Amino acid sequence: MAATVAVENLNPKVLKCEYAVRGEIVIHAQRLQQQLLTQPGSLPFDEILYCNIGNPQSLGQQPVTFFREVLALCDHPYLLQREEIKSLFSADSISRAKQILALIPGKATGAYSHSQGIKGLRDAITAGITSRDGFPANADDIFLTDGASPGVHLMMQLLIRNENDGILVPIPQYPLYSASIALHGGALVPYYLNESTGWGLEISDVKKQLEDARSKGIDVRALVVINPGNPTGQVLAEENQYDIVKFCKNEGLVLLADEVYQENVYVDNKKFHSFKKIVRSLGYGEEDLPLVSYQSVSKGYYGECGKRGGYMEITGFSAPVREQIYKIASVNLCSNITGQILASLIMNPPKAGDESYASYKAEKDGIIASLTRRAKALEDAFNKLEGITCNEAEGAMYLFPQIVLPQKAIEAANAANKAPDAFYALRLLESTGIVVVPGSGFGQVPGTWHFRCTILPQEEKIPAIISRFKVFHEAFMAEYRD
Ligand SMILES: Cc1ncc(COP(=O)(O)O)c(CN[C@@H]2CONC2=O)c1O
Repeated sequence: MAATVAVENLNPKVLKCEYAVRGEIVIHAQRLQQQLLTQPGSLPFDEILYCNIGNPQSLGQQPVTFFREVLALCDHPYLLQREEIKSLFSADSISRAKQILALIPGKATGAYSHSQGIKGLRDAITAGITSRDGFPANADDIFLTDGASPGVHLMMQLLIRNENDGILVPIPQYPLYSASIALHGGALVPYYLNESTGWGLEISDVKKQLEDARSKGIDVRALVVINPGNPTGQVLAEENQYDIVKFCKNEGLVLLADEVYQENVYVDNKKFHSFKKIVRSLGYGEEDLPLVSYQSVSKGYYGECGKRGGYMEITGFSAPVREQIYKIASVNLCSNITGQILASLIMNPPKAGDESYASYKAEKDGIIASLTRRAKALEDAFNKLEGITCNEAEGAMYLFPQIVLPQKAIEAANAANKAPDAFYALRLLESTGIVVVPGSGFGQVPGTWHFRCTILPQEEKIPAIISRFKVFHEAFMAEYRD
């Protein structure tokens, strides 16, 4: 009997789900990459430059030595018995590996752990949170996850009962949120970030969207904030964060604080403040506001996307609700142990006086300084191009320039049945090999067009990217000038 599975009879929530970061432009880029291999010289460029995804190590960024030394020793504890490791590993990575293994039952890094993750590693993470915020954290509030993504899905699964349950999401947003809300059958309630004020969040706008959704019978459950922002790169002003917390408390909303870029701040006039710190600074306790804070090993200066580590810190939920969260986490048994160890390391890196501190700090500062330079170089280059305006990347890993396209280009896009920014991104790819993500994949004010470009290609490649981009853009605008 022929297979009865067809697109027509799949879960409609899956069909509704979109994830542009690895969408049509990237799929086309992969086809062109294959063509470069099989037919060298057949395209007007000799390599594909993936500026679509925040994946630093795929573009040459080196992992932090201390973290990798500890992971290697934890993964093969036999090494710790060999004298020769003292000539290969730093004394503090050896001692840290021994400390971590002692926290793992039976030192078995191949065993399932507690559903929330290894208790000793959660203790280390809470020590790091306490040191970062100046307010205590509790290991029982930590759920270690395979990157932040599963933690986001878990909360959407917990909160969304049906299509009348809404989640307030910033527009532009990282499409994990729109995809997860669609997969769980909820309603995305948009609130627009203000591009003219550097992607600021106006509480009055959020309130208007909330009231509008409620007037349509939507039960708005939570508010998502991404700080620093993806794709927009803004770092929220501390005052704005106080307003957001008070708003969520007054409106009875769960605050979902996506803070995976907390170590990616490039400007001196902004500083990362966790929403946990803001909530506690307002004197709010466990009874006042349900808050979920997300962290990941994928970003920062570590960029360990493939290790799939991260956590969500849940506070302000009742014991019966926490039991439900624990139950859902238990269905997946546990997150991977390497990711758990790495999550504890990024929250407790070498300190002054440790043998590895100087080399660790040099690596960390070097990466952040380079990201800062790359962000500025690309931002300045985009702002010199006709019809393009680009806000400063205060943080995160992206630039999100707005492009004003000639009417003829918009008509050509419509004729090709593509969004204008997708049409532009496809032409950019076919002319230069540069892969960006159209703004329509993140959401934008209707009638405006953007694209997202990462700041991640290695520094020596940035001038070539800029010059290739400039040549393409000038030719494109000339071709379609009204
Ligand atoms: C804001 C935000 N939250 C969560 C995640 C999920 O990360 P992990 O599951 O790896 O922890 C990402 C990944 N950033 C995507 C991936 O690369 N480019 C992006 O825009 C992100 O940008």
